[in-house]
Amino acid sequence: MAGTGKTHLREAGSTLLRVEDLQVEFPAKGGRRVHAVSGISFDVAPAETVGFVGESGCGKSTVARAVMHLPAPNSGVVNLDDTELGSLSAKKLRETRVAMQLIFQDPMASLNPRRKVKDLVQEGVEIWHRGGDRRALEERTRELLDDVGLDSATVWNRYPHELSGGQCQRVSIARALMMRPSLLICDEILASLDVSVQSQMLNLLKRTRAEHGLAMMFISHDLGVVKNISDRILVMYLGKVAEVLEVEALDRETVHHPYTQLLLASVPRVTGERIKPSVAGAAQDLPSPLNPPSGCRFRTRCPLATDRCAQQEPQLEEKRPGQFIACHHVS
Ligand SMILES: Nc1ncnc2c1ncn2[C@@H]1O[C@H](COP(=O)(O)OP(=O)(O)OP(=O)(O)O)[C@@H](O)[C@H]1O
Repeated sequence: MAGTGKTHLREAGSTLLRVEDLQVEFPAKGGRRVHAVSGISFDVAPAETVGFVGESGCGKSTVARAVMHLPAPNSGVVNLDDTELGSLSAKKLRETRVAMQLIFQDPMASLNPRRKVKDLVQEGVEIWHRGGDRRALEERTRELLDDVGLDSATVWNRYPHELSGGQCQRVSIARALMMRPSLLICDEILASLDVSVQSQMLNLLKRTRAEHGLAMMFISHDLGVVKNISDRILVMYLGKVAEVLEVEALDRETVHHPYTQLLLASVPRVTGERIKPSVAGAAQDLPSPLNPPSGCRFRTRCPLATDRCAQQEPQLEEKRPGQFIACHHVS
């Protein structure tokens, strides 16, 4: 099936977050530029979870930070709930950003080691809503700690170093929920946890998003994990989107982008391990984002690559309903 001419972006009014043509570059030695994110567009509907998957260095965390304007992208539009972040004053941006809460991979590093759990969970609210009702704040803190599976009475006065990695990650989630966000951005938040704790956290996230009506961007290098929690998935390769698909498409006998095939072939595997090159010709490392390949960025590792792939960049086209693939060779 040739492209239908439809894009993978949905109608503007139906989405919570709409990101268009996001570009992020970093300065590098000798006046060169790292092309970390090169023209990525996507949207997230209210209460939808969109997974972002791709190997280390493909730009997932950069997308997360650019969405939050931490810092602002080099170019592109980030529109949250009909507000374009790029048009806001610094003060208004800080206020608007509260609706998006970002949770990082390393919970120990992202929690202030000198603050007790109760203070860590409350501090965001204290900054934004000074002079609020102290008792109500404490009650909500206890409620959220219990909600994320911690015994609030036990952890109340503990410091991060007195908790396990999984418990710290639960504190990070409670802390984010305290701000009543509409979008939770989870950046590799399971990567440092044991496999058994990972599955508890996935269940917690699913329950939490249902109870709080949250939309989520869920970022991971592990397609198995992303598949478990997402409604739709963006497969990223070297700063670009290779494929967008509804999660059910992963269980159908269907053709994917060759890079998605590579990811599928490497599931399941030990978390944190580098992707095993299971597609012929894919055994090389990710090319440098300082000097990405011309045309299709995946061509240097792709078993299907031809001259056309070097000359012409493939665009995301709807190959099957709800499945958009950027590849000259997938029909
Ligand atoms: N502040 C920075 N300065 C220079 N280069 C950067 C910076 N941040 C990220 N990069 C580069 O941008 C590219 C994308 O990095 P990013 O961290 O977004 O990838 P990722 O997919 O999230 O990988 P990981 O899972 O390892 O974090 C990488 O080549 C990285 O080295």
